[in-house]
Amino acid sequence: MSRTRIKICGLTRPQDVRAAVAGGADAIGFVFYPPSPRAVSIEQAAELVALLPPFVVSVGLFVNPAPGEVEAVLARVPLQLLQFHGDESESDCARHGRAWIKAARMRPGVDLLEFAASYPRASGILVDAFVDGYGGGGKTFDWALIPAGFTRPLVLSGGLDADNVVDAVRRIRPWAVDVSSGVESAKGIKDADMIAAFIAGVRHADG
Ligand SMILES: O=C(O)c1ccccc1NCC(=O)[C@H](O)[C@H](O)COP(=O)(O)O
Repeated sequence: MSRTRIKICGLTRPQDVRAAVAGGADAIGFVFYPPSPRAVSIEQAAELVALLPPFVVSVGLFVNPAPGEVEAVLARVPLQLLQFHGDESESDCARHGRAWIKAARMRPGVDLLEFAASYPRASGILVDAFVDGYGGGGKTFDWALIPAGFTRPLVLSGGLDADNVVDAVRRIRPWAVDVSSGVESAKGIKDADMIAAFIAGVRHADG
């Protein structure tokens, strides 16, 4: 059984990037959505991404980006993976010459199979709670909304923390887990001990 990959999202400080990398994160997410308290500027992101060693994936997160917005970031920030967390179409996501994942904001009535089928070129599907502000809400959703036998690489997200991630991994066996609020002392301020506890939980669940 392959180990569950771990994405830590919404980093804004060098010390937090170092802590996430040291803790064993597989991917680090940077938010390019200005209304988010975790949003970073292009200059900030360039400095933070430069701290990443090989084999730690840099992820850029966008919500309904305006024309040219993604390209302006990519011109200065070497992002390896894009994450679209808004109402973007498949073509909106696929036009940037980078691998990308699409977030599904889960609530009763969402047909994840139908959703995923409308994003055939996505490298993976991230499932998150349906929260105000599109994401980063620190809320879980009903994991029973995830159909058994979902075959696309699934990134489980939404309200995860060290207390629930063991159960989440054991129940869902996602390709990856993603966390923001659950490893923070304040929005955008990560806590190294909380990161370590979260990652230890994932490793424990992987067995
Ligand atoms: O993190 C944000 O502030 C954010 C804002 C708008 C859209 C998406 C956002 N984050 C995307 C992520 O991938 C988060 O890690 C995900 O929503 C889970 O957040 P949390 O429930 O706080 O762990």
